Amino acid sequence: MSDTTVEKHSFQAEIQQLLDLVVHSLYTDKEIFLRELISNASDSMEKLRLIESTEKDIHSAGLPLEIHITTDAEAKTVTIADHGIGMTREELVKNLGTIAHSGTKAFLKNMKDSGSTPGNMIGQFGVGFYSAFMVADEVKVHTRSWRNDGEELVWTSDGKTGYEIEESPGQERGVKIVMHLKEELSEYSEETRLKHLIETYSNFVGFPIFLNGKRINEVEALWLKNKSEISEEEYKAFYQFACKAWDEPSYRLHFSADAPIAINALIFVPSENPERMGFNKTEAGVALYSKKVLIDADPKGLLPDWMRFVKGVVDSADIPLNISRETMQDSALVKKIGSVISKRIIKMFEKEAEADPDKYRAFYKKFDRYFKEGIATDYSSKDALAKLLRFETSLTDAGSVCGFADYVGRVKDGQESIYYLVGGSREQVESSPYIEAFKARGLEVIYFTDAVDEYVVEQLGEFDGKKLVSIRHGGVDLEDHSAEGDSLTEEQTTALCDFLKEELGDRVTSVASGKRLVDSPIIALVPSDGMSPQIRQMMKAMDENFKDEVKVELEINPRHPLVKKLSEAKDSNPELAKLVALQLLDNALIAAGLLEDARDTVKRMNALIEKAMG
Ligand SMILES: Nc1ncnc2c1ncn2[C@@H]1O[C@H](COP(=O)(O)OP(=O)(O)OP(=O)(O)O)[C@@H](O)[C@H]1O
Repeated sequence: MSDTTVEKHSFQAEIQQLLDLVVHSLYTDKEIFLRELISNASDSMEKLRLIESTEKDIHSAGLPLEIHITTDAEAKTVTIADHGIGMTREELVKNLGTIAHSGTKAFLKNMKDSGSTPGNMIGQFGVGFYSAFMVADEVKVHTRSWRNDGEELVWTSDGKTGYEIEESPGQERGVKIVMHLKEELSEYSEETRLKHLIETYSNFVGFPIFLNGKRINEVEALWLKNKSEISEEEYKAFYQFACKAWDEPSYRLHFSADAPIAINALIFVPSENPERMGFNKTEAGVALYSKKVLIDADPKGLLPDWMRFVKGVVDSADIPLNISRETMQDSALVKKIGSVISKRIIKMFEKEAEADPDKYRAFYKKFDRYFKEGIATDYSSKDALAKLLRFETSLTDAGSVCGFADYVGRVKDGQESIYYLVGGSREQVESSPYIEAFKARGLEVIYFTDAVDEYVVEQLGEFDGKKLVSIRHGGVDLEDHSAEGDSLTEEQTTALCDFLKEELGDRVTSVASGKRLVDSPIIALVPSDGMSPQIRQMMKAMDENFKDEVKVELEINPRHPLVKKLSEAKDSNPELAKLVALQLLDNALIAAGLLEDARDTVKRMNALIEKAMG
């Protein structure tokens, strides 16, 4: 190809859309373009270091791994150069002309749907390079790949419709980005302004940064330093830079261990949860290093999937540099490191929750689903995670929460089960007839009100040796409770139960006198192997042909006036008694959230009213 050949390309439609957003609406904070470009330069040199450990054949292998930024106030340009891996012609087209990141697509969609997003979230979604167009009306990317057959090229664009690629004779390995600043933003060609920006955003980048020939940053791997030598500001700055985060970290774990494996880890827990804000599934955020060399920025097999919200760095000198991304997932060593770290992280949550329950509670509100996902998917952490769950109970005030450990600490002597009830809200759960007997006996009941709770509790099964028992289900053994008021005799009760069974037929599996009721005449229990209303609804949502007749166990309250009257009426006015029996069942089903078709109920109700009015 001759020197004069110019290849013209148009941007992919999505890139144009993205550029439009980046330039016109996204950032109020234009200055972060520098951080984004420094970050790319640093990523590229980290990749080179890794390639160096396996490849002999690297173009200009001896070039120093440094970032050089130069300003020219007269020409109104800023230039940032690195000696990283550079790009081939194909890579230029692919990396700077199309959107590869699924995260970026999600980001765009979310922007469109919601019309806004926190401005500084952009770095998270891999649109970093395009931020150059916030400050520049022309960007040139000169580059030479590390591959020996690479070309010396320059990519040029005004950030509007497309770009051109032509040759750039003499370009060294790496990337040199020249930005011609927009008229009104010439301030970014002032050295003092840039110096301040580098110090603010990029001070601990792992490579030396020079500004107009003068060294600016201190190179340090923060995770290898002593805790006592690191300030809160440094931690925060590291989190935001290295983890491409835009919020404040809510918790932090910085530790090192020598045996059985050498590990230095610096882990952060964010304070905002993008998944909850409608973004796609977060990608693993803990990078794996070996002696300061980045092995993998988002290793899949290191931590369990549910821990994807934590971010940071794990460095282990025991990991061989030439481990490939493919074999890493199966590596016993990586698994072992992951297991040590995930245990430490869970332990950290436990300690933090104890130290500052209010803070933990606020955090939990946003991140609880990860813990619940962990219980359902990560068998080895299930029990440890159970300690992190929080919920309201019949003994907590509305709005206050506690954990299983608090519950177990309060149980009465001899109570072998942990009782819970699933429902849509505290109010709904509290007004249900299931609660009565437990309240009367002073037994604490946990209220699970998140849609996924039922599934999670089923996975859990028990806590601290105590079985988790749904009080909606039959088969819960309660001790006798001396209830107030006259009761039907045993004989009368049996006769009434038989009558009800006869009248209600297949709709009930059994009718018995129960110990559960205090104020209600009758209650419908889901058989111990039956489906709760929540699961039933879920099944229906998933399968429109789902049919499964509701069958319940009925318990009657032999002290309730209505039940006593029914016992009389079955002999004196059987016709009315039959109607009442059917209606009582429907009432119980309504209270249980299990009535599926109310047409007969309404007709019968009307007939009963008519009778009552004579
Ligand atoms: N200095 C550079 N050296 C080599 N390749 C680069 C450089 N800058 C950008 N690239 C390439 O261009 C791609 C796009 O860069 P961009 O900043 O838009 O996203 P990203 O860096 O991949 O995403 P993120 O910002 O989330 O890390 C990069 O993935 C990389 O392949």
